[in-house]
Amino acid sequence: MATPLIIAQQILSAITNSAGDSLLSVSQTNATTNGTSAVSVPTPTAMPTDLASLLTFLFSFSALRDWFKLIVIGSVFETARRLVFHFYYKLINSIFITARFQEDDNSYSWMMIWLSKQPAWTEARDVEISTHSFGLSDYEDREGLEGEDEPMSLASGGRKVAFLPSISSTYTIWYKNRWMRVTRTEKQTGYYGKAEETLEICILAWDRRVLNQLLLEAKKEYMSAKEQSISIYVSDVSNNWRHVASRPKRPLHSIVLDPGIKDLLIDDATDFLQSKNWYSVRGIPFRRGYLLYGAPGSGKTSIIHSLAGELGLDVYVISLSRAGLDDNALSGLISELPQKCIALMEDIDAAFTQTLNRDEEPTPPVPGGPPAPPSSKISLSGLLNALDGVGAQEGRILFATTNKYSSLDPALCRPGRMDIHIEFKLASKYQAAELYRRFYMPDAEEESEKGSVDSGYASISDEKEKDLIALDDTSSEASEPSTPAKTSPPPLEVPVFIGGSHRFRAPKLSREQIDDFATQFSEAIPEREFSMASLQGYLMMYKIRPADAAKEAGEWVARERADKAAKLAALEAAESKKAAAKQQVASKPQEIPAPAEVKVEKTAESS
Ligand SMILES: Nc1ncnc2c1ncn2[C@@H]1O[C@H](COP(=O)(O)OP(=O)(O)OP(=O)(O)O)[C@@H](O)[C@H]1O
Repeated sequence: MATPLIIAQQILSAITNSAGDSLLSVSQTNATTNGTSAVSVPTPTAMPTDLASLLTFLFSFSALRDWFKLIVIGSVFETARRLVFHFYYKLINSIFITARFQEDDNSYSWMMIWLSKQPAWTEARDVEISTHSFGLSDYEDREGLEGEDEPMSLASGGRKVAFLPSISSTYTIWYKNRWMRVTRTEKQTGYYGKAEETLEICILAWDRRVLNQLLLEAKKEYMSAKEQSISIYVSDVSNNWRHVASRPKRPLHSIVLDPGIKDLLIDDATDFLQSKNWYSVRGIPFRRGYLLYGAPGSGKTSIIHSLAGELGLDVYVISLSRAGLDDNALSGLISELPQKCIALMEDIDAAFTQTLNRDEEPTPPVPGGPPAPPSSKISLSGLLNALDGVGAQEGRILFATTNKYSSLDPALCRPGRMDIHIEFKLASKYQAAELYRRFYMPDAEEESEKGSVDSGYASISDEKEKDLIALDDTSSEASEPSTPAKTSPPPLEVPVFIGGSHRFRAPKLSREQIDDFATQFSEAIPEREFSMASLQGYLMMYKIRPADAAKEAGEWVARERADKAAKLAALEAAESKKAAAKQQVASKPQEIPAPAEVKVEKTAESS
């Protein structure tokens, strides 16, 4: 700061002097011209007019000279520094390959899974211990992390832990005899204080194909692990898709529907996924919608998850009643869906608190009654636009489920939005028998190994098993209260778990026996009266007692009916009580409050 001031001062004084000298010179010239004697005066410094003399003029100031020297020296140093870095990075780039992976990208998960499997981490002294699944349900089964003396076996909740690179640490490992540096960093994004991670991998190699090989290897490993599961995504508060869980694939045969329904769904969806060209040639939007409606607990959600596994698609759950979701956010979310996926809208009717039918008037809240529930910010037109508006994603399969089919607006159900409507009814006798068969069917591999038939539960000691089989053979008559297998079911009103432990096996049954029991069971179950979920719940109570399950089904049906009738009667009584109270209020003459007596006091002024 001082240098420019000194320079300015010097220049100013030079200019002032030069101006004074010029004036003096002019007056002296005049004096000479007028005949007065000439006085010898020093030659005045004139202001430079060309560039060279200007520079010479400026360099005559010592501070400016120093300042200039400083600039030159600084520039030389800075240029040298930049050159060094430039060549350093050039050299590094030519011998190292650097790749960065952002946390919100799938490739980050591939690499983290790959890294967790590297033996180097088991020897590293500064590691992060993580139970993160990175979108894999069977991540727990990673190789190389087993062993009783390994800390991973201490993992809670059944999920094993992994060694991963710590944040802000740098590691060196070897990949295919090449030196590799791994750095994991975290950066605050400022969005709800969220930190985003970046993984940087630097490989010492000339050939870029090494990176491709590494990526392929990591992706293959990840995908092969993922084949066994489906990923579930939901939208977060900032309306971005977030991976929340991975579920093992549910085999299609485990879901028992009326004949033809499963085939229809799987054939149609498979055909759709293979028909992109067909759709584009005809100018038809490449989207397919399925509306599954009907009784609760009839398998709507289960079949969707099973189909996702069968088709190898991830499930994106759109929760229409989520707080903070409005029309814009919904259309943004739908347009962000990946090319091939299943978008799932469960209980589509519940998104609109009052009605989803445009012809129906919304019910006004009862005065004095409970306040109306907070309504969703999603409007019907917003939903319709999101489903097939300009921003709607191509290639997606939409599944919507509802228990109130009749309350849906026809515009929502029309082809193009919901192309196929399938009703899921309460269990038929056929479904009951099939459910029984599947329930007590042995695991395929166990059956082929042993040539025997059992329920497939994990084994217990042979002696215990023999006991149980012997007990079951004598059926339930000669019950021994000490063994779980012989405990007679307590009355259902008492919420007691009577299914027996998963450690116990069901008795070995031949196929014929299972078929006979299945027929007996289905005969006891009335047609279309109970949901598949409730039948499954019943069988769960008898999971090691197939014979009892078949035999006691009739009693269970009678109990359930009595229970339902009692509940219905209680409900009706409550309803009639409410109606009577309402009538009483309506018939009561409304008392109009008498106007308050107003006393007017005459004041002295008014009178
Ligand atoms: N058809 C079926 N075959 C086998 N299991 C079934 C079937 N239907 C229901 N279940 C069992 O019942 C439970 C509930 O089923 P699910 O959630 O699929 O029913 P849902 O129709 O979607 O019910 P809701 O309408 O209440 O959401 C699951 O554990 C499932 O295994």
